This record gives sequence, C-alpha cells and structure tokens, in this order.
Amino acid sequence: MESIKIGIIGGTGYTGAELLRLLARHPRAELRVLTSRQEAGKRADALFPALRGHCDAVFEVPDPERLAACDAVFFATPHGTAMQMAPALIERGVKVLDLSADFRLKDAAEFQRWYKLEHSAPAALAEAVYGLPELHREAIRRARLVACPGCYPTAVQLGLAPLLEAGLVDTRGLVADCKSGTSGGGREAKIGSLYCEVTESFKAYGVPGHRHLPEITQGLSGCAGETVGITFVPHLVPMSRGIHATLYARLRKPLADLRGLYAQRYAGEAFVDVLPVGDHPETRSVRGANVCRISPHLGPDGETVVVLSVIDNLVKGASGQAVQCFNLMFGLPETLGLDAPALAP
Ligand SMILES: NC(=O)C1=CN([C@@H]2O[C@H](COP(=O)(O)OP(=O)(O)OC[C@H]3O[C@@H](n4cnc5c(N)ncnc54)[C@H](OP(=O)(O)O)[C@@H]3O)[C@@H](O)[C@H]2O)C=CC1
Ligand SMILES: CC(=O)N[C@@H](CCC(=O)OP(=O)(O)O)C(=O)O
Repeated sequence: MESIKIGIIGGTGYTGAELLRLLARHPRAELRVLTSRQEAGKRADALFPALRGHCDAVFEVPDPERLAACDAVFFATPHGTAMQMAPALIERGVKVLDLSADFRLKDAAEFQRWYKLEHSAPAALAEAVYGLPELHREAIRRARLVACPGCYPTAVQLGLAPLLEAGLVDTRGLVADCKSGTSGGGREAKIGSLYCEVTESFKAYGVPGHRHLPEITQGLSGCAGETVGITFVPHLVPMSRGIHATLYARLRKPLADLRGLYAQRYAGEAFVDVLPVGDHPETRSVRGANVCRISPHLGPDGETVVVLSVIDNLVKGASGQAVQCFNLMFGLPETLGLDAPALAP
C-alpha cells in the first residue's frame, strides 16, 4: 500500500520527539522531512537515543519546496510559527496538523489577548478544525488544517463534556484543578524547569489567568450550547509526563447512574477509558499511551460531581492526538499506530 509522506517542523522539542516515536511504528507514514534550524545535519537518534534503530532521519532547515512535496506536515513549533507557514502549504494541497495554539482560538482578538501576537492568517484560522476527535470527528475527517488541542484542555474537555452535553450541571462555577508534569513546559531551557526548582516541590501557577482558560471555555461552551464559567488552576508536579485533572460541577437535578452516562457517551471510543465505579485513575496508567482515563464520582452531598481525568500530556495531550487526527484526515483506522498500552508500572 502507498505510504503517506510526512514532514515534521520542529523535531527537537518534546512533542516533535514524541511524533517521531509514534510515527516510527505507524504502518502508513513515511517520514520525508524533519526540521530543526539549530540541529540541521544531525541525526535525530543522536539527539534522542531512544530512537536508535527506529528512525534514521536527519534534521534539516525548513525548505518550503521539500515540505510542499509532503502529504501531511505536523507543526511541533512554538506559537506563531504555523500561522506564518501553514497557509502556503494548504494552498499546495498539503494537510496540516498544528500542535501549537495558532489555530485553536476561533476569535483572533482573543488569540492576540492571550498570546500577545497578532494573528497573521485569519482565513486559515476560520477554516481550522479543532482536533479533539471525541468531539469533532466528522469535521476532522474533512479538514485541511487541524488545530491540535492543548494538554490541559484535552483532559478538561473530555472530563466534563458528558455532563455539559446532557445539560445536567450548572454551567457557572465549574472548577478544573489540574496538575502537569514538567515536559508540558517544553524542552527549551528555562529556570522553572530545572531539576532543583521542580523536584520535591509542588506549586500552582497561572492563577490570575492561563492561556488555556479561553481554549477550555470555548470548548466547554460548545458542549453546553451556552457560555460556561470555569475556574482553571494549573499546578506543576515533579514528574516528567502526565496530567491529572480534578473537575468539579454541581448537578441541576439528581442523577441515578453517573458512570452509566460516561460509559454511554464514550462507548466505542478507543481512546477514552471510563473506569469502574469508585476507581481513581493514576497518571502512570497512561504513560506513553494515547488514552484518557476517566472516573466520575458523586460527592457526599449528592450534588457535587467530581470527575478525575488523566492523560499523558505528550501523547493524548499532544502528539498521539495529532496522529489520531492524521488517521482520520487520511481515511485510515483511527487507532493505526496508536494501540500500544501504557508503560507499566
Ligand atoms: N509539551 C507539551 O506537553 C505540549 C506542547 N504543545 C505545543 O507543541 C508545540 C511544541 O512544543 P514542544 O515540543 O514542547 O517544543 P519546543 O518549544 O521545546 O520546541 C520547538 C521546536 O520548534 C522548532 N522551532 C522553533 N521556532 C521555529 C521556527 N520559527 N520555525 C521553525 N521551527 C521552529 C525548534 O527547532 P529549531 O529552533 O532548531 O528550528 C524545536 O524543534 C508548542 O506550541 C507547545 O505549546 C501542545 C500540547 C502539549
Ligand atoms: C507544565 C507546563 O508548563 N505546561 C504548559 C502547558 C502545556 C502546553 O504546552 O500547552 P500549549 O500547547 O498550549 O502550549 C503551560 O502551562 O504553559
């Protein structure tokens, strides 16, 4: 069967490396272009020894002609890069999957407010499809440009969607108390990511407003059919991968079978696992796997729902989800290359 030619822009970051790991065992993807301006000429497996024997790609400087010869290009780049390069690729028939936030917020003014950048591709922004397959599968199948969600927004939206879609909870006063491993901050050297700054410690950040708040609000409002109000507080925990979201919502009326609601909503979803009643998901149960494990609980007051939702930020929260969208865009089985279980223990 013919292979699908892939380009990855930004192969030296954590999400780029994770794309290399996942695509190395994808039966239809053939990596043709892998870019890094700083590491051009170096083999990817020299930078990431975990890839030795699985990837012989060499980094190169981004070349528009070589990228245009690909069938699909993934942007694993900081915000502001894809919006400059994606429109020309789409014009030339390349399907684009952007892991950055450039095309996630539908309102360009909102994007500018949170990312301090003027949006340079409003037409592409208008056509971009939000890449959360469990909510937007059919649109992703038809898309030329997919905006892959952020890691926190994936855990929060999958956790609260069943309640909001069914109109069962107050849409004001939602709470998302989230914890992330440090790979969420990217591979770039930053003091806040240093071992001594992170280890044996635990802290909240971004309380006055984190850039994922408008993305979460946009997605959940779509589920509810009205604008929701949510308090989102991210925390940094001393682990490399994983997001744990503890989500709180207040029921509008009694609900007899909370787990049944979730099981029914996610029936047939390969990458959402609704746990047995009373279970507490662990981040290590999703390490390396493209899965979100969810456990909804009813609080002792009988009115507060507490949903626990865990993902690997680099897999279901980024690169795995991007490959899931890629499979949909190319009419492939959605699970292709993504069926490996999590690392255990
Ligand atoms: N880490 C995570 O958990 C998640 C990250 N994301 C998003 O994914 C994107 C990538 O993040 P991460 O993997 O952490 O990456 P990093 O920010 O660590 O790495 C960025 C990569 O992009 C390349 N790059 C930077 N600027 C440009 C440019 N102007 N043109 C072309 N290439 C460029 C760099 O290579 P070079 O400079 O050598 O060209 C490098 O390979 C970000 O937008 C991030 O927000 C999304 C979800 C989760
Ligand atoms: C722990 C940590 O620093 N996490 C990052 C979010 C993860 C991410 O990369 O999301 P985007 O794709 O939207 O940038 C942060 O809080 O900024």
